[in-house]
Amino acid sequence: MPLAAIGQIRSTSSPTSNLIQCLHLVTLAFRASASALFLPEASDYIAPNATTSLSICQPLATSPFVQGLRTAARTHSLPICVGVHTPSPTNPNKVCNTLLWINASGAIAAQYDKLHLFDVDIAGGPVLKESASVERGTQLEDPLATPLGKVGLLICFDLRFPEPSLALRRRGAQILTYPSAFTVPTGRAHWETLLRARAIETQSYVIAAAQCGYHDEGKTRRSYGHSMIVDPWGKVVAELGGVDEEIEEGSGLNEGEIALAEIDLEVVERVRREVPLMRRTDVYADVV
Ligand SMILES: O=C(O)CNC(=O)[C@H](CS)NC(=O)CCC(=O)C(=O)O
Repeated sequence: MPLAAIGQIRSTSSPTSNLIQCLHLVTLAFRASASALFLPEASDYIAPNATTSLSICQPLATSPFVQGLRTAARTHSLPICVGVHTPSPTNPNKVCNTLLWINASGAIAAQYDKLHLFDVDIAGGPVLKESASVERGTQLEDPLATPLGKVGLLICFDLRFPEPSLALRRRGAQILTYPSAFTVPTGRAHWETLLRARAIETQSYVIAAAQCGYHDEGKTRRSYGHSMIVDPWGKVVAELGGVDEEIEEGSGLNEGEIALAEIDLEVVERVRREVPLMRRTDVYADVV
């Protein structure tokens, strides 16, 4: 049975040190005989503001972060799914929030740009305007064949929208991935519930690698952690630690660690067979 690995990191604005964190996880996943490693959204960097993000962002072909992971994937013959930033093809003042599938030969086999941007202003909570630096993607990518099964690519805040997950399921996905950097308050309130809901309603595995901890020395931006893998029945089958009320920063966060779960496509088929979800598209609109 193939194993999926999720890796948890704490990216800063230094792609060099973030690459070191990621390469460590590649080694762990390789030693554990994983068939693929899933890394969080924005693994290459988390910048303190839009100007800095734009100045750090590099094209795929010249990004040492991306080239470093491509080499590691090839050397270990290990596919890597990783969130990065890429220059926007349409707007010179914006980047795209991009998810890459790097295959076991080190080639970029698929690329998805985040569709939904996180612009929120929560009273007493985070104020974030992703659209200040990021240009929205314009399309879903067809699920891609991998050693684990057919993987549908989505990112973080996309998790709040059931439609793209159902659309990818319709197109054949058996696994959905949501690399993330959830905020702590929204993570506590919604993270596990949303991941399990997407797994249950699409009857697919959900694989979600997450950023965890403070991203800057000023401690202004912090991510929730709790990377997890959920099976098609909604059961959490792998989980890493996170920022919980009772845990002090620096302990129990599983930063720089991986967790593993078997991906059993027979479970996908069985759940879909046992609980057929026959839609009433004669009554409400179908997803496309
Ligand atoms: O800033 C970067 O470079 C990486 N991007 C992110 O961290 C994004 C946009 S700020 N974060 C989210 O989408 C969190 C969603 C979330 O927390 C929720 O839906 O509750």
